[in-house]
Amino acid sequence: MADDDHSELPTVLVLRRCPFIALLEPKCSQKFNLLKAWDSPLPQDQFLTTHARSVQALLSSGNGPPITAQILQFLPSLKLVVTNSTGLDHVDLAECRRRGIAVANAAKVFAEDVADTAVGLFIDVMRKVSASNRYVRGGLWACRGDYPLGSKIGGKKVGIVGLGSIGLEVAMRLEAFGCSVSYNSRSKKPSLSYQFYSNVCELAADSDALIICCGLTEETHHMINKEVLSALGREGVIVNVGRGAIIDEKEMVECLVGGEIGGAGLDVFENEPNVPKELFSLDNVVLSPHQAIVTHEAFVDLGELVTGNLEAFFSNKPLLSPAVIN
Ligand SMILES: O=CC(=O)O
Repeated sequence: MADDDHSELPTVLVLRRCPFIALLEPKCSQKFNLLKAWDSPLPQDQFLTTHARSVQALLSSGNGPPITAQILQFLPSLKLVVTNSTGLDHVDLAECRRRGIAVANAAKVFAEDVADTAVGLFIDVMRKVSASNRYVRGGLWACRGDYPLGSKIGGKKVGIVGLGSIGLEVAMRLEAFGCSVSYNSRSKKPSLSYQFYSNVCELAADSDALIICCGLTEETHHMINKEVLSALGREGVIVNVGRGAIIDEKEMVECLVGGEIGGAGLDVFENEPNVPKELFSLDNVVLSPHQAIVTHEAFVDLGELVTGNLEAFFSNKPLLSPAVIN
């Protein structure tokens, strides 16, 4: 077989080239024949009808096109969706279950890096790191010298929303900074000593900061609403490394502009890559382009996990990181 002839390799469909897929491509294309929808001049529906009817495995991306029931309809032979994200909100899981399509995700590969970013955003907002950077670069130090006070990290009460693998890593880091940690999640974790709040509004009322680490589901969509933001209060800081739509973004922007909450560190947004323009001029807001997962090391591990899942599937072995089992 010639070096570039991949026709003997198992076929894996990829719908759109996006930066995260591009990072995985060199590793995956050594082992699989990647059927790239973007390489075809045909519109996607026609491409799927023409080329993808026999496809059994699909590689999807958290920031790529959603895997809807409509897309799945074009893929009658599909048996596996592997996504390069931990979040699964872009995959119609109910339809996958109905069709007996297994789903594998990035599991814990990004947990430490996302937690680092969450704590970094929290410290940045509290200690005004990005704002200081702008202040110095803007020449204001020499001409004004009136830099405002920041807030101490140690001793702060931090509420973590979603104590899964990311939330736990955040909690461990914050403990080392001397913060007191509480949490809200679907259920109390009896093995942990952090205080549990079944009501996210009560958690917000009793916290100096909320760090959102949960996944986006029907239950968590706009869970952080006006009531929760008001409970967090004028000094309260919100950090989001989960998904944008967990917070009612319009309400959050109004609260930030109106000084009803103290600040925000945001890696995710409701309508990425669009970020509400009102946030650009606020020094108490730190913005990040959904990059919490993007480290060289995590993508090396992700490459292993994605190819491992696909290899397991094609050799009838158990998936390495099943999120839905068929
Ligand atoms: O946002 C990134 C992920 O879900 O892994």
